[in-house]
Amino acid sequence: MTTPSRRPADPVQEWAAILEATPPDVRQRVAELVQRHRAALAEAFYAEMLAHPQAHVFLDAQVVHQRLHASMQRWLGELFAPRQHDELAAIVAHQRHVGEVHARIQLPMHLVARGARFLKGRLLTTLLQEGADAKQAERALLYIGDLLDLALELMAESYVRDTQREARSEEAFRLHALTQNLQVERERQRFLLANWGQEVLFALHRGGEPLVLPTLRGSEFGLWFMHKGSNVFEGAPEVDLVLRGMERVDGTLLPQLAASTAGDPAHHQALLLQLQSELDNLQYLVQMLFERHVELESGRDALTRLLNRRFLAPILAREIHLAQQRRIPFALLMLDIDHFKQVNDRHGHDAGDVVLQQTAALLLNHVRSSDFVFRFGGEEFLVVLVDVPPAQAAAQADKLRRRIAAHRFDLPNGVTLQLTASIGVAAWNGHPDYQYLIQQADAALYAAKRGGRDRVCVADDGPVAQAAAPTIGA
Ligand SMILES: Nc1nc2c(ncn2[C@@H]2O[C@H](COP(=O)(O)OP(=O)(O)OP(=O)(O)O)[C@@H](O)[C@H]2O)c(=O)[nH]1
Repeated sequence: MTTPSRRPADPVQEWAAILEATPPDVRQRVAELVQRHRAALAEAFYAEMLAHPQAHVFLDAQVVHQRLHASMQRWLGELFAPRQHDELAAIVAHQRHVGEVHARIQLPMHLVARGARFLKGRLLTTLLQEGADAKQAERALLYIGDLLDLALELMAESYVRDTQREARSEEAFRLHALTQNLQVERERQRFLLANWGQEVLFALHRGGEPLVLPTLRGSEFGLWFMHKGSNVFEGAPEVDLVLRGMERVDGTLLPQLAASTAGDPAHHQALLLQLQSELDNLQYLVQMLFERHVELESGRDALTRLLNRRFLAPILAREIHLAQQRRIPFALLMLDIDHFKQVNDRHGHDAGDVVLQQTAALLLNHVRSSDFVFRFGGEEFLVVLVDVPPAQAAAQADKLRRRIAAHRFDLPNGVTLQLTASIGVAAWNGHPDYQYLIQQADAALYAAKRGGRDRVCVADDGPVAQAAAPTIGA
């Protein structure tokens, strides 16, 4: 490789080092070559990818033709175009963004690596065909290899980070479905924790040689916390505190207690009090965890009880998977209450909250139980209509709009209000990235607002190539 052996850690510096290590005429030649052949390279790249049985699942010939082809050409052009140092940070950020897109569409990383390998080979062949001498071809190949490898490294970095995050969300979703009622779970775990405390006391009382005390980690509570609780509440500061508390109890306190039974009774008593205090502390932490996270972490919005954004990614990824595999269409509706700010301003924040709650109830009552209703944020709602053809999605959106317009919102101050909502509709159109579909629905909502509100607009499924993130192999 042309990069120095002691590589700087900053990818911008690494990018710059690759450029500096390559003679300008070689860079220029590669830039021109890529510019001239990028359409053919993209063509060959996707022909190769579509022939691959695994890639086939992620790529649809029509989507490739309509969108990805242009994205790939742009990406290639940008990668090898002559660059100033101050442009490199943006290029690095862009490669990371591509990795995030790959993670969202769950494109396996080995396919991306395969795509890059294919491109390297193609570029070398083209270079030789164009009459580059062996020495020049060697320099150019090193340069191409280094840049593609670095781009791939950056993509892989964000891919892994995002995939892990999504996997955690999916797992939490699964646990959510498993545990269902966190209130009940909370009582159960508090009971199990207290129960373990009793078991320790019984074991101390029973005695025995050697004295074996049940560990907290091996208790039913401990097992639940390690395998489920810490996952469900991931990110909360209490999780670490509980884990450290468990370690203290099992690692230090229990052995001290076991050793103290035959020793100084006052010392033994002090250790028992310490155990009680650790237990109280753990009970408190568990209570806090459930209280603080019962709403958010269970995936429900506290005010409306609708789904919050937490499960948006796994739910949309699953719908896209179903649409790709079984051709089951779905659509997104982005709904926003019109002039909602005025409700807050004229009738108070509590009245605004009530309007949001009543809107949520209206939506839930007028979609099928298989559809998903999210509070997307503020006064914006996102509805996922499953198994629905595009025309029906727009009709369904209009039905919801009419329901809201006909509703009388009863406010806490006794006032009855009539309100309207605007809705943007985006039917799934083959794009593997759900963020793209959300953007489409959002743009349609914006059009509905601009068009005068109290209306439904359907996303204009025009050329997506400009909007979509350039992806390699996706
Ligand atoms: N009561 C209440 N208000 C909220 C909540 N979340 C966001 N808001 C308010 O929602 C309002 C949104 O106002 P804007 O984005 O200006 O939109 P709008 O007044 O609905 O106007 P258009 O969308 O353009 O029709 C802001 O005043 C927010 O403070 C909430 O949970 N409760």
